[in-house]
Amino acid sequence: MEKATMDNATEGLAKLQLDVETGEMVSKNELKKRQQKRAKKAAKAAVDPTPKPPKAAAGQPQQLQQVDVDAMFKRGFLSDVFNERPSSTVRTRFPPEPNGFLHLGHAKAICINFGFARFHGGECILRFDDTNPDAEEAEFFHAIEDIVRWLGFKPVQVTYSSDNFQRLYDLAEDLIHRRKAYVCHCSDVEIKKQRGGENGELPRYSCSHADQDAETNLQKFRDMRDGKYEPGTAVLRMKQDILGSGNPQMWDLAAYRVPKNRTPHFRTHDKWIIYPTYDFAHCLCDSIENVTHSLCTTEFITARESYDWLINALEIYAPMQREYGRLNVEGTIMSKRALKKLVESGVLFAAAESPPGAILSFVNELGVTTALTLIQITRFEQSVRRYLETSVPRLLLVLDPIPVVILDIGSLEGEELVMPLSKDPAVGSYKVKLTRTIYIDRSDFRKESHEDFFRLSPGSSVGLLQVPHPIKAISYVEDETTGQVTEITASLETTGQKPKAYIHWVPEGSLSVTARVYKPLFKSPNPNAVEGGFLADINPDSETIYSNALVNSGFNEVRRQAPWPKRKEEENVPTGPEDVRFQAMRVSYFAMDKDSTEDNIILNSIVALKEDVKKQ
Ligand SMILES: Nc1ncnc2c1ncn2[C@@H]1O[C@H](COP(=O)(O)OP(=O)(O)OP(=O)(O)O)[C@@H](O)[C@H]1O
Ligand SMILES: NC(=O)CC[C@H](N)C(=O)O
Repeated sequence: MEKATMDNATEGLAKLQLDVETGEMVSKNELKKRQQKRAKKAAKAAVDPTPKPPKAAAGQPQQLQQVDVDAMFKRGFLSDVFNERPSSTVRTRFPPEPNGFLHLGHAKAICINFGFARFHGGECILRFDDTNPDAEEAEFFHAIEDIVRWLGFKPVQVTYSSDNFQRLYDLAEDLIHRRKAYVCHCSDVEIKKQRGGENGELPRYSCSHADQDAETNLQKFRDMRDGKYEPGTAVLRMKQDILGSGNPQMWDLAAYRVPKNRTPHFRTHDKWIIYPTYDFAHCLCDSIENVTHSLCTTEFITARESYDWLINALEIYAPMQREYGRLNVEGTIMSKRALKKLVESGVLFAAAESPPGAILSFVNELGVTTALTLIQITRFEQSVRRYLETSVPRLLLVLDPIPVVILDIGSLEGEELVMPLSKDPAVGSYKVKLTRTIYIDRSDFRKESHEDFFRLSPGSSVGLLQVPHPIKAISYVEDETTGQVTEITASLETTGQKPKAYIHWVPEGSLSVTARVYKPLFKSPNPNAVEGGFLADINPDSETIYSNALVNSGFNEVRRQAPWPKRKEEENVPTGPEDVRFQAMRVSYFAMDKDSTEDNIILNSIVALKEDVKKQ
């Protein structure tokens, strides 16, 4: 019967395609017919018809474009950066401040820094830029390091700017000896005036402390270190070129300060009262750690001059800083601190479930230049969807099940059906037994039939994926108070035409799971611009929990064979429950939640099967 299963009455699952407008699985011919009909209708209705690209329909089998994850290092900006300073010992660093959770922008920075080193046979350091005890916390170290490893990169070393605090202090004294730094006691207002006022409209002038002799500066700097100055009363400034340079980064920047709050540093505790600034510490840490290419975003272009100035002034090893364009994704949050707030307020429950390989391909797809990349979150989702489409197996999962009793199932009861895991036969298959009671999704049944509804309703029939005959609804039972359908009875349609549409189903005895389906977290494309801040823009319906969802027994096979996707570039990635990923046909892509237990499997949706058409 296994072969006979695919008789004339139904189409094999592998041949069916998703109609994105109705969510039904239909034959290729049927889909074509529907699309032509819709195109005609649209052409008629449209005053200004915008032609759609003919292949726009998602759900069409798409070949996974094998993205060359090294493409961004082979040509363009990053290749130019290497050629400007070719090296057989490339050393880069990814230098996050440990003040929140990483986002897609950091994923780009990680891919660039770690990828650049890997591509050139070099190494990359993960450096926690922990020079501001007021803003930083130890809890983020692990979260940040995990993300780097999850993306498949191994830091050659994990360092902390604070490891170098003594070295940096000594270099500051050295700078004073070289008469290139002075201790200044001016107020912020005064310093601003020296720099030409609020808008730089006034003539700039030198600070009165700039001419202090080295001994005085040294004594004062040591007094700063020893706590003899109150916060805000003394700052070590670099003696750059406040009069001659047009670059504000050269206007005698601060090198060391006495922070207002005496927050103990989480690593050096109360050892230091003074802390180095970014402008002082970053380039020196790069130099101390023998970084060859210091890659950062374009906001730091003007800082390149002060970076080089300080290295030169101290006559130490000089790394090369170059700047690439930031990635901004609209419709999401791109700030570590804001993500921290979201997690604290309990709004952000699930970590991103997208596979790391999809993120790497996405960064590569966008490419790296010096220009800002501004995209919509939907573009990222599309990229993830494309990646998952051909790389994870397919199963049948019913979110909101209603039982359907097939009255005349007869000898088909207990029939073993072969369910392919993928369109690609090489991926394999699993078996399920057809039962007299099966479950379909509530949304696939209507109490009244309608000419545009091709799923189940009294008197009309529908195909069940991979079942030899369609079923026709005979009657249904509803709850008297709620009107909700509680059971449907149906019969097999053993003669007659192939059904117009196919729906998913699961047999009796399927695994009960909790499925969490996510929609966009924010209502607007720019949550930060909303009155009241991004927290006011949260979509209250962004999570729907189906606690009685049913998934068929193929899930066990998918779990056994995890990780999905199986990809080369993810070889270094540790595997966990979230590597159990699959496409629930007609529903969504899912990954298993790490909090799942044997008694309570939790599934989180990764991305919908298609873009939300209503959003356009
Ligand atoms: N949106 C982005 N696109 C590309 N690179 C980014 C982006 N955001 C941060 N980076 C880079 O990641 C590295 C570490 O970032 P750092 O922790 O200092 O981030 P940040 O700019 O303070 O981020 P946030 O504002 O989210 O806290 C830096 O080199 C930074 O340039
Ligand atoms: N040069 C850089 O990459 C900057 C990193 C640094 N942590 C920052 O504050 O943004």
